[in-house]
Amino acid sequence: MNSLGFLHQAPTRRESERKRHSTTVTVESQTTSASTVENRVHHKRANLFHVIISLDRAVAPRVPSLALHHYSISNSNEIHPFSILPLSLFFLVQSYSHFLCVFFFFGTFFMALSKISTSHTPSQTLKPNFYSKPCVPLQCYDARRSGVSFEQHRKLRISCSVAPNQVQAPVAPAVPSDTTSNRDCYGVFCTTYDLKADEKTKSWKSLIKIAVSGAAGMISNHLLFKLASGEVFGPDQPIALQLLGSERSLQALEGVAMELEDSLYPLLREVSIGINPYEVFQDCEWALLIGAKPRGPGMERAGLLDINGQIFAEQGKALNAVASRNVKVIVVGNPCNTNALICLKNAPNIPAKNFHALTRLDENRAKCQLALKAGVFYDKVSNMTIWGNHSTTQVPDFLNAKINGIPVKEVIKDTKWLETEFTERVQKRGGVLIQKWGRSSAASTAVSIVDAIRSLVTPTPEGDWFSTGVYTNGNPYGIAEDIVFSMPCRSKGDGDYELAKDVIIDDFLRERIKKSEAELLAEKRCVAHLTGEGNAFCDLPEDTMLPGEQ
Ligand SMILES: NC(=O)C1=CN([C@@H]2O[C@H](COP(=O)(O)OP(=O)(O)OC[C@H]3O[C@@H](n4cnc5c(N)ncnc54)[C@H](OP(=O)(O)O)[C@@H]3O)[C@@H](O)[C@H]2O)C=CC1
Ligand SMILES: O=C([O-])CC(=O)C(=O)O
Repeated sequence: MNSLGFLHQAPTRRESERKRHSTTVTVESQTTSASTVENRVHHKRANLFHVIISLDRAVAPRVPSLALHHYSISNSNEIHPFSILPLSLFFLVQSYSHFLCVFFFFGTFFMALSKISTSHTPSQTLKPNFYSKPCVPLQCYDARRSGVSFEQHRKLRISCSVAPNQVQAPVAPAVPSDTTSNRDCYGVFCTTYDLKADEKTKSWKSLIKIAVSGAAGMISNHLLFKLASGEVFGPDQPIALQLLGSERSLQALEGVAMELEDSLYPLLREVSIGINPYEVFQDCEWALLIGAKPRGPGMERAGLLDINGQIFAEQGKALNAVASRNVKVIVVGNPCNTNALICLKNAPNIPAKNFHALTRLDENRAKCQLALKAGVFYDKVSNMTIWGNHSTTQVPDFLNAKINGIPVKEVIKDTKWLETEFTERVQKRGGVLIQKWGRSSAASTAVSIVDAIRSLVTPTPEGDWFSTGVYTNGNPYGIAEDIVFSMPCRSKGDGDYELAKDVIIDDFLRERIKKSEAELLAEKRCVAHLTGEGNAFCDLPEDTMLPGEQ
């Protein structure tokens, strides 16, 4: 991701937005539903301005300077009415229409008086809340809907591909009665076609909302198209994609949304983009949290934990506030286990069991290595557990894994290979890939996210299980409580899971599991300030690394 590119484009974007705001500010003044006394005062004045602007539009062709005046009025909340008094005097002298100009003169005069009469109060300066900020109508609409603080909404930027000149000026954005409204949407998804009527003609399930963070990143670039195609949730499951980006990636996100549009997926019913998690996570039933800062050269792991932890603490709070009460959360952004822990701790109203850290990629890598060694196809490998952290301490479990239903150790007799080469290959696969490819695994990660979701929405085959990082409370394996640890799970296909039984743990496996557990407990101490457990204390093991770090 070339963040420099985004920075470079930012001023151009701001410039175009400034111009767009200047054309719509009259609409804002009219539609502002000010609740405070001072806002009401301002609101009245804004209406008077509107009358005057309408009047002087009528004569503007004859007085070119008026065009300038429109611009300054529309760009400021604080133009003093006296500033246009000379102009109205000018009309009084010049104009052919006495009625018009007398009206114009007195309108201006009374406005000036109203300004004086209120000038002693602080109400003259509108606080820079969301409503007073220049915004396109869609933004105003979105802020009203979710009922979160103005401060949060100042960051909001849901975009729509309707060009500014297509936005019909004074349209008061109505407060929707129905949250399935598709107005906060992108491109063709902004059209007003009757989605519900359309869906009645199809034997589809009801629409589900899927939020994806880091949506302009590499993993998402593969994942989103898989989600939209129906291969994840099924061919009868329409979906809405709610994509979270940042100031940095907003323009790229628009590009992603355009590509989704152009793909004409029938099951993709809505796409919305934004940079405010409180907006983007609204009512989502799945949250795929991919966006995270990569660990740069010289950055301590503790620093990475802190920076990314803050992202996941905020996103946990947002999920807690606005997501579906039974949202399933899959944390991909690294360090994913501890990020998932931070996220769930900040979302106390969502069951801790609903949070996952993605270790499915590690499971797939392990299956691949075992299949290659045994000379069988991948699908013959089952019961593959990854224990622990998504890091180089993870434990690919060859004790419980099976090939063609037979324990791996009976098929691959080379125990030394299993204990050393196999284990290390899986632990460090991400790093080797980065060395060759120059970037971290994106396509295979996207595939593994698909696998992880499908494992939760389809029943697990009899006798098999899958790996996912989940909350350890109540686990039967003796793993420390209150961390997110990868363990073997089974699902009935309802989105929920149970920990697998019939798992053997020998001394070798136990010792490895303990090492990964110790690492996660140290990570947890290091983010105590983000989980509400007091002061952080970082004593991370020296060799703690992500799979991609070497
Ligand atoms: N668990 C697993 O198995 C795997 C996990 N990963 C992890 O997934 C994550 C995403 O990988 P990938 O898509 O390849 O990465 P990219 O760099 O392509 O995209 C990641 C996104 O993260 C966001 N981001 C970057 N820096 C910051 C920051 N400082 N603050 C907030 N957000 C930021 C950016 O989105 P925006 O600007 O919109 O915020 C960016 O688009 C990484 O953390 C990676 O380590 C990768 C492979 C496997
Ligand atoms: O370290 C990274 O960013 C990549 C990663 O997690 C992996 O490949 O497993």
